[in-house]
Amino acid sequence: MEFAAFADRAERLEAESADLATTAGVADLLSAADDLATVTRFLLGRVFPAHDTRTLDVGPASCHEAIARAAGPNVTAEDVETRLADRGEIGAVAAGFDFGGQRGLSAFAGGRKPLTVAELDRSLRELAAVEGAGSESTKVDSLFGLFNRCEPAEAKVLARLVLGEMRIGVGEGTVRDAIAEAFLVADGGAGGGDDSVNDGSDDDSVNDGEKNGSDAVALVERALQVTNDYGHVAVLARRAGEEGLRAEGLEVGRPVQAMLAQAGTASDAVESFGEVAVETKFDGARVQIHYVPGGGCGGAGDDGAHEDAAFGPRLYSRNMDDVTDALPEIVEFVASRVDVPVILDGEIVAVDDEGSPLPFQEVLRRFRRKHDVDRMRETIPCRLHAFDCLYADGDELLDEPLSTRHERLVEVLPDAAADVRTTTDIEAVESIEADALEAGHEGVMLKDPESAYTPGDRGREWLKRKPAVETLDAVVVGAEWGEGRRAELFGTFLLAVRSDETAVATGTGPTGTNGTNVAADGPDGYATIGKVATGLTDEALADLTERLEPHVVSESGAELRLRPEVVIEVGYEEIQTSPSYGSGFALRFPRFVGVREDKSAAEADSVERVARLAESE
Ligand SMILES: Nc1ncnc2c1ncn2[C@@H]1O[C@H](COP(=O)(O)OP(=O)(O)OP(=O)(O)O)[C@@H](O)[C@H]1O
Repeated sequence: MEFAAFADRAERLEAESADLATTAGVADLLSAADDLATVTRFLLGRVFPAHDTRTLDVGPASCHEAIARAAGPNVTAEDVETRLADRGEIGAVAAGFDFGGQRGLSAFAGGRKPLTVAELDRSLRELAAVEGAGSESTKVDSLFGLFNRCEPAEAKVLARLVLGEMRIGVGEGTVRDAIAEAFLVADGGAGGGDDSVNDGSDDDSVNDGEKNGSDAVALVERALQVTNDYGHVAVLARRAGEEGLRAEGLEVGRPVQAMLAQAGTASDAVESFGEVAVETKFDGARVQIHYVPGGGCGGAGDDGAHEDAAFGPRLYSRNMDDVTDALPEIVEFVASRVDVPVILDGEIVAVDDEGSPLPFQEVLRRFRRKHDVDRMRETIPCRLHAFDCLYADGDELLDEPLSTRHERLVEVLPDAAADVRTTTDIEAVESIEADALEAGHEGVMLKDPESAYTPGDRGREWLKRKPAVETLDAVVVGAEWGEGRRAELFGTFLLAVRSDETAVATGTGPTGTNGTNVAADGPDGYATIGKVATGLTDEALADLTERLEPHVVSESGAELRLRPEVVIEVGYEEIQTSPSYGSGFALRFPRFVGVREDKSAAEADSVERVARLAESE
């Protein structure tokens, strides 16, 4: 597919406001696409699937520089930034420049060669692989080359793609539904294992024997949760239909989304599960461990296809970032004890000299560290508590009951398997909780012993019970420079929570509740909720400034707009309804608690949760 055709489709989707028409438009694009995997990922602003730890690693500054160079000798990166402050969005800025000056040059070489989606994907993957000294300028050079070949509509999509923000109103849910609509809902032969790659001529509007739409969506959803790759799932749905999706399994080395919990009490648990599996709720950071031991024992299972090559333990955060190098003691621990291929789920906890748990913030000082790993290993030792086993020795365990998965966990790694106590007695649960708190843990998890492992799902099968007051995990979408001694650092942070298309968007007046004037509307998909400037030490401010600076989108006076990337935990006295922020709510006396390094913006709290919290006050 030519990139210009993709850009044209993207533009039409952006102009479409009705959800159903957007889904139909995406379904139509997918059924016509020859580069299906890439087109699907591009629609979501991705070059790599979520489980892939590679990134383009191109910051806004490099992107602006490349656009400026492609726009001609009279345009500087500052000009790009000025326009950005004005337009508020890089796609519109890129589309506004005329890259035609360069086209004159290429005319000598036989005219402008149109970019294809496949070629662009290849170039961006090559760019992602550039490392080491001088890599930044190499990346700017190759981006310059790409922008140079773009018409305005293409430049708009390219700029957004490079910065990972497509803003065409096509979210993950839309793509999921569109995959189902394009390849499953209508029969059209697509579901029958017809494996010839579609060349775009397939018109899928057949209806007989139509599959129930929601079943189809659920199948796609499940495959997405297991693979974390929209491109792969789209191709699978087209090639092998329902059967293919159903057969898609885990792969050791490819992280899956973590199963999540809801808040609940002991009586909730006893009432819904009868027998309750009670585990300690460890106060640390979630980790998923993938390991295929060497020495020829890799393919012991009956389905050796998943695990041909041995590799050392790999550790993934809840965002599926690879955190292996930061936690060498956990890698050594797993490698020395596990002797079959596994996927394990657990929590990494920082401990003191006596082995007692330290607060959650301590483990985060270890979690993503690239430097001084050995020194920090001595200062803040970490320990693994494994609580689930998704795969062991060739057996996929997602659909097995928790009790069976736990047995397998104890078999493969007895030294780190969390204890489980099963009871039907509310008082027994409460006494286990008191013991856990006494030992310095966060609380208890109450699980249904019969439940399957549902990746990415925040269902009622796992309930968390902890006494601590509620906090919010909010995304930082704006900041203001500090004053006086702190003039070099960001001082006030504009917070937002996730909103979907239907979320409230009341007053977005330019003046916040505390009288300063960071614009109160958030980026697409996020609604503002307040500002925090309290609870921050100099060290925390310096840390936040360093983390947030690469995400500055525009700056005007002392105010900055930020891409929604960094999640922080905030405490508050109360949630009030308020017309001052996009969410319709404001936090009273917000206070910074810490950075949630383990969460991506997509995992921040939602307007819905805020509304529930406000109601329960
Ligand atoms: N035994 C355990 N079983 C499952 N999760 C556990 C356990 N011990 C600690 N945890 C942690 O508790 C979390 C469960 O709560 P939830 O899924 O709501 O995540 P969260 O939003 O990070 O919540 P919280 O801030 O309460 O940890 C898990 O993500 C995991 O990190």
